[in-house]
Amino acid sequence: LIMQYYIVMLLGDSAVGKTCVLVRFKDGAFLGGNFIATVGIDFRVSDKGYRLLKIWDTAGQERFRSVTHAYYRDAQALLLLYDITNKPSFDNIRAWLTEIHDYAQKDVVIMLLGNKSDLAAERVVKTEEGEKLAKEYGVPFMETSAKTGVNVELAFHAIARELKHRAMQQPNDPKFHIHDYIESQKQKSGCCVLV
Ligand SMILES: Nc1nc2c(ncn2[C@@H]2O[C@H](COP(=O)(O)OP(=O)(O)OP(=O)(O)O)[C@@H](O)[C@H]2O)c(=O)[nH]1
Repeated sequence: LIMQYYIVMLLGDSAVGKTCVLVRFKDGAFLGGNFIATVGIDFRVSDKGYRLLKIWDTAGQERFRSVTHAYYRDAQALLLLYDITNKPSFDNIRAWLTEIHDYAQKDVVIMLLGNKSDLAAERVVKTEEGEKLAKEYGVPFMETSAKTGVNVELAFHAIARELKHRAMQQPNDPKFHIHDYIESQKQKSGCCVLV
């Protein structure tokens, strides 16, 4: 039996919540308190599900970009995050997608996540804006909260299913539609949805 790892990378501006999303997925907890920026790249392994996901948490800060670029081509999937309370982090998504185009594998699975959906009062990026941008680039989208856990597990789950289907698909198997899967599973963000 060959143990196959899938490498998933978390990308996006500094402080959008990449480390917190990963900790929520891995440990089911919220990393509150002081913000500690990731330096370079951090590796974690999750044994959830049928295949192992190796998750690489990257630093959002500009000064670490040249370090993280070197790892893009090894990733099978990329979770690209912005913060719904931070407009520049959303505006930078186009630049991130350009970097992905330049450095990642051509068939990499990309998912766009609007994080911090629990902060409704501070929201500056509408859900529809995220949906529109994702549609333009043909990538699946959902809003997440590392604090409440909304859609965090689903994001990794959908990625894992997509990668599994790609690896194991036989010619006559029904195709896996990641967009439809997410639409059918995702929870609307809001005050009272706690997972
Ligand atoms: N309310 C709320 N706060 C969050 C959420 N996710 C992250 N935060 C907070 O946002 C700050 C930044 O989170 P990190 O996960 O460290 O951000 P990062 O994207 O990993 O940052 P870099 O390592 O610099 O790239 C921390 O203070 C977190 O507690 C969320 O879903 N909701």
